[in-house]
Order: sequence, then C-alpha cells, then structure tokens
Amino acid sequence: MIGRLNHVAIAVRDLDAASATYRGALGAQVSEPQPLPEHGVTVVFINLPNTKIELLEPLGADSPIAKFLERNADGGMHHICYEVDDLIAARDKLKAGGARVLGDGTPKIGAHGKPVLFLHPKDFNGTLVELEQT
Ligand SMILES: CC[C@@H](C(=O)O)C(=O)SCCNC(=O)CCNC(=O)[C@H](O)C(C)(C)COP(=O)(O)OP(=O)(O)OC[C@H]1O[C@@H](n2cnc3c(N)ncnc32)[C@H](O)[C@@H]1OP(=O)(O)O
Ligand SMILES: [Co+2]
Repeated sequence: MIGRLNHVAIAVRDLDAASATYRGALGAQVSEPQPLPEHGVTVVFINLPNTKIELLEPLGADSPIAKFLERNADGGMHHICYEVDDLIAARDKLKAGGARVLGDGTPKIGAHGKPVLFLHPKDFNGTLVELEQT
C-alpha cells in the first residue's frame, strides 16, 4: 500500500538556526520558511536527491509538536511520511485493521497542497506516520 518516502520530519526549537546548520555544515539547499497555522507549525523543506527533510518549528499556542519538544529539548525525528495512491482507501484499511488514525480521520491539506493523515506512533513501532496522497 505505501509507496515512496516523501519526507522525514525533524522538530526543532529554532528554525533559522536549524536551517543554517543544514545550509552551512551540510551544504543543503533550504527553502524559505512556510507558516502553516492550520497545522500549528512553520516548515522548511530540504530537497535531497531521493527524498526531502522537513524541519518543523512550533507555531501558535496549540502546536502538535510542543509536547514533543518539551520531551526532546534538542529536537529530534518527529515523523516519517509515505505516499499512498488512495488515501481514503488506505485510511479505511488501516482503521479496519485496528490502527489509530489521528484527529477525526478527515484528511487535511498538507505542506505540498495534497491531502494528508497521521497514524498513532504507538501503532507503528514508536514512529509517527504521515500518509500523503500522491
Ligand atoms: C507541515 C504540514 C504537514 C506536512 O504536510 O508534512 C506536517 O507534517 S504537520 C506535523 C505536525 N502535525 C502532527 O504531528 C499531527 C499529528 N500529531 C498528533 O496528533 C500528536 O502530536 C500526537 C502524535 C497524537 C502526540 O500527541 P501529544 O499530545 O504530543 O503527545 P502524547 O503525550 O499524547 O503522546 C502519547 C505517546 O506517544 C508518544 N509520541 C508522541 N509524539 C510522538 C512522535 N512524534 N514520535 C514518536 N512517539 C511520539 C509520546 O511519547 C507518548 O508516549 P508515552 O510517553 O510512552 O505514553
Ligand atoms: Co510532514
């Protein structure tokens, strides 16, 4: 069911500092920051030859990454995003198998303008999974 790895997301406290590290030490091309209030984060993307890195900074009082950063003061790997051809079919199959789809199960539009859903980390080996419609 899952297809390509779309991105690996890293939660950070300071997006400018993290962007500078990727740009400077790692020689990466880093996009401009993109605030996404509906997701409670500001993101930058780093395009690699085979996938993307998504750096996430909390935005607003109810950011879903706030608690994660309280627990991980230096930041850390927050989620992994796989592409699926049919997000609704994938959601329904996962729910039928007992996996927890986060929120009310209605896809939101993600950073790439495509529908996304999240799956509970406790159901996937301690890793928060994002699914993005191709
Ligand atoms: C930019 C837009 C979009 C894109 O297009 O790419 C994005 O990526 S948006 C990214 C941010 N959005 C989200 O993360 C939405 C989904 N997340 C959530 O609904 C919540 O963050 C969560 C996963 C349900 C966690 O909720 P929270 O309240 O922060 O934590 P809990 O205390 O309830 O945690 C329960 C349990 O799970 C462990 N946990 C939490 N987050 C993670 C994580 N990222 N990776 C692995 N494990 C995680 C947490 O440690 C708790 O474990 P125990 O302590 O053992 O109970
Ligand atoms: Co993401």
